Order: sequence, then structure tokens, then C-alpha cells
Amino acid sequence: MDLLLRGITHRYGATEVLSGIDLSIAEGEIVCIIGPSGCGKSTLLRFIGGLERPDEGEVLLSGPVPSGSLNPLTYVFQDFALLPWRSVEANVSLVLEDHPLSAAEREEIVADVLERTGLSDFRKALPRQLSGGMKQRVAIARALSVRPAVMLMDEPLSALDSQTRELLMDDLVALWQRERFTACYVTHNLAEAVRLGHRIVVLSRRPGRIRTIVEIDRDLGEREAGDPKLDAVQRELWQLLRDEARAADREIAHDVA
Ligand SMILES: Nc1ncnc2c1ncn2[C@@H]1O[C@H](COP(=O)(O)OP(=O)(O)OP(=O)(O)O)[C@@H](O)[C@H]1O
Repeated sequence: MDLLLRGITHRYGATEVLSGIDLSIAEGEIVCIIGPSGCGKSTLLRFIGGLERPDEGEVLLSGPVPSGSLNPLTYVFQDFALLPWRSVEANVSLVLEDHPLSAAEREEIVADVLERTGLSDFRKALPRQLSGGMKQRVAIARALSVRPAVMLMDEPLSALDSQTRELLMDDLVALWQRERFTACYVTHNLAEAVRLGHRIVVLSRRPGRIRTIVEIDRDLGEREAGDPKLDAVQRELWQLLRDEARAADREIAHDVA
């Protein structure tokens, strides 16, 4: 299933947050969204997920939904959003409880998704017994359990330390190589964007407009930290962002003052 954004424009009160966003995300593609603080990245993700509607423009889904999809658009958040009193398997099965599935079907989906994310041995563990990286694996397993057409990932690795982030990036690449999932991935971290994005959308500061879209012509499985080509793309992205990030920073300080 492909995703198409047409002319997304939005204001909160007098503040224009997004302006004229046109973007398509093809099935099996990871598109990263980067841009200065407050430029509307999370807002855009909420529009895609249907949590809010933009003042202008539309979000269209085209093509067949994956077979067995229970929820075509599914979020993965930065803070994992796990229920502390539920085990790993119970956290995953939570999102299946509103769907007309038998207990056996639910158990089968949970077992399958825990297997695919390397969590089978931890299915009885409680969140507090897990590291941050494992918690985010659970959140990813939970997202996968509804067989989403598109995963909406809002800074999913930013609460993790840098080593864990590296491991999770490896996991996401391995998962993508097996399952070719589609994702819209918001991040502040340019290393993450060049590692995981087939394309990287660079937004301007508020109101967020698309400044450019950088395509990275290298298989995800062949991308490694220290790759000169990726480092060059990362530098190019930083050149694009630096002045705007500074201006956005001052603007936020001014808003607060
Ligand atoms: N519900 C809301 N009501 C009013 N203003 C809002 C609302 N949600 C977001 N905003 C404002 O819209 C702008 C964009 O917010 P958003 O969180 O989408 O930006 P972002 O690019 O994701 O920021 P960051 O990179 O800091 O996470 C900000 O100025 C924010 O304060």
C-alpha cells in the first residue's frame, strides 16, 4: 500500500505549522523526516495516522492493504508506551484485544511476532525487567502484530543510549530485509536517517515546508557506520539544517520567554 500526502497545510491558532507538504511513500520504503525543532514533524505523523486532520490537504492510501492487516497505520513512540504491569506478551496482545480474533489466533500472532523480533525468551518478563533497547523491541513487536501497512515511527530510538541505538538500527535493518515494511520515520538524528532512510525529507523551520528530498542509493544492508558516502550525505544534511536549527532554537527560546 502506498501513501500519498497532498498539500498538507495546518495552523494552530495564528501559528502556521506546516505548509504545502506533498509527499509519497511507496510500499516497502522507509522515508525519514528531519527538520529543526518545532517544524511540524510529529504533527505531520499525526495527520498521516489520522489522529488529527489538517486544515488543508489530504492523506491518501492507495493499493491493497496487506492481507490480515488489523490496523494499516500503526505508531511506534519514543517512550515505548508499555503498560508496566503487563508482561511482554500481554503488552503485545493488548493491541489485538479489540479485534475479532479467537484466543488461539491471538496467541499465534503474539508468538510469531515475538519470534520475529527475537523476544520469545522474554515473553513472561515485565517491562521493568527489560533494558531500554528491549522495551523498544517490544514496542516494535506490538506494532508489527497488527500487520501494519505503514509504521509511523516518532523518534523511536532517541530515548536510548548510543550503543543500544546502534543495535536497534541493526535490528530494524535486518527486519526490513526480511519483511520489507513501509515506514515514515521522524528523527533528529542524522546518523539514523542516513542509516535507515531510503529517502530523507528535509523540512524547513516552522512552518515546515519540504526543502529537499535526499535519496540514498545504497542497500540498507550495506550501510555501515563510518561509510564515507553516508558521512558525506550526513554532512550535506547538516549543512542544510544548521542555520535553520539555530534560528528555530532561538525562536523556541523566544516563545518561552
Ligand atoms: N496540539 C497543539 N496545539 C497547539 N500547538 C501545537 C500543538 N501540537 C503542536 N503544536 C505546535 O506546533 C509546532 C510543531 O510541533 P511538532 O511537535 O509537530 O514539531 P516537531 O518538528 O515534531 O518538533 P520537535 O522536533 O521539537 O519534536 C510547535 O510550535 C508546537 O508547539
